[in-house]
Amino acid sequence: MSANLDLFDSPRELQALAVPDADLRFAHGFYTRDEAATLMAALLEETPWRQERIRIAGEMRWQPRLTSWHGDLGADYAYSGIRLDPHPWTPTLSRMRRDIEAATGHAYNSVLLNLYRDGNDSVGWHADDEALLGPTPAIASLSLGQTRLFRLRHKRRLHAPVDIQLTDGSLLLMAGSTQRHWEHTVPKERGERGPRINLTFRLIAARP
Ligand SMILES: O=C(O)CCC(=O)C(=O)O
Ligand SMILES: [Fe+2]
Repeated sequence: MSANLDLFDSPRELQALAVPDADLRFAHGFYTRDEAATLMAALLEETPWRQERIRIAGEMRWQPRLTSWHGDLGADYAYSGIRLDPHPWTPTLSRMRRDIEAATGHAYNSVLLNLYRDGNDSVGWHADDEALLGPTPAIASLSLGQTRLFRLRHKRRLHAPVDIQLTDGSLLLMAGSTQRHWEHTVPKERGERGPRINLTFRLIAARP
């Protein structure tokens, strides 16, 4: 899907992807290679990475990636049966939030970091459709390091899967009804794969 997009004139600009029942925008070079390398090194070093145990189909398993949850106080979040209390914003994460809020026109009060150590790390099929995100959440997904495949599939309609290569420094905005109609995954990949960090910036509603 993304392979032949002719975006190379304005790598920082978000460009709409023509996918039905979704609002997807992609900038393949939101950060330059140098900026991305600096951010990746800082995040690898500064983040309190953890491997969580989650319940999948009734069984407790180790998540196949490392995570860290950061956010404003009060932005607490439950995810696949894990309750996550957010760590505070670091200067690195605050700077990224500012950049991404300015580019996307949405506000975020939390960010989930995922570290895919190699091709064996992955995230299974899901939609980010928790009630606390509201019916039409804007989720901004920033990728650093190893390019990995991000695959979307429609929940109901017969539609070919949509594949996007999430390159180093790229930004994918998922908004509108995307989470209502589509699921996504980052599958395991064979062969030599280096580390990748993905950050999804989200706006969590206050608990009533
Ligand atoms: O790593 C990615 O690109 C996606 C991560 C994801 O879907 C999530 O954290 O909800
Ligand atoms: Fe997700």
